[in-house]
Amino acid sequence: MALVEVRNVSHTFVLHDITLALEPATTAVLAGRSGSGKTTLCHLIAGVMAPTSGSVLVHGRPVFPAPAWETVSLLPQRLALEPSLTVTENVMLPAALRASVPPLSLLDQLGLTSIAHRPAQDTSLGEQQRTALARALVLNPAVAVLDEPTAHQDDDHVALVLAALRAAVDTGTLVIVATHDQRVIDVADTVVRLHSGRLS
Ligand SMILES: Nc1ncnc2c1ncn2[C@@H]1O[C@H](COP(=O)(O)OP(=O)(O)OP(=O)(O)O)[C@@H](O)[C@H]1O
Repeated sequence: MALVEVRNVSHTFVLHDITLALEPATTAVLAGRSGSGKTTLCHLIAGVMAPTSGSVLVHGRPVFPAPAWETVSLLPQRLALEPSLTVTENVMLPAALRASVPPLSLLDQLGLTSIAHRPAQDTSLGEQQRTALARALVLNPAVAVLDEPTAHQDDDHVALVLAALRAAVDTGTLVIVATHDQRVIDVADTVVRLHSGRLS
């Protein structure tokens, strides 16, 4: 049984009869032009929405409503950070352990160490995106669903993001990335192409 199974999924007028099976410890890219349905598919795989028809299973069980962060985490396109909390506190929100600290290696890996104690609202958009990525990876989830994780990064920081994704895959995480960034597509194990809400 695959870790993530998308079976004959359709959603409103956006997605049409999508079927996929994705394995642990791999990187899968959802590629496609703007408006092709990548974000919608991310939300269905993360279990924050239910499909209109068909099913999305993780570990063989329906993923909606969203399971624990250790099972499926999400980096949403709009980040959804808590602006007044520090970078560290945002990263630790899934663990509800604000007094604790995230693994230094994760902050270091994503170039966040020097701003760890600054409120997220006083950091750059690229830094906020890497904070939201660290939050998605902090509990070492079975599945991490990442919507455009390199959208606000320069080349050097894309390299940091890709290294963090590789490290997560090495620990067994299935990393699912919605992107049209060729630098991410080039390192994927699986590339799923969407065109007008259909697999192409
Ligand atoms: N709530 C909604 N109601 C109706 N249509 C929607 C809704 N949300 C998204 N859409 C439409 O569904 C299509 C797919 O949107 P989606 O955000 O999934 O695309 P995307 O591939 O992630 O695009 P982008 O790369 O620009 O983020 C678009 O045409 C969008 O306008």
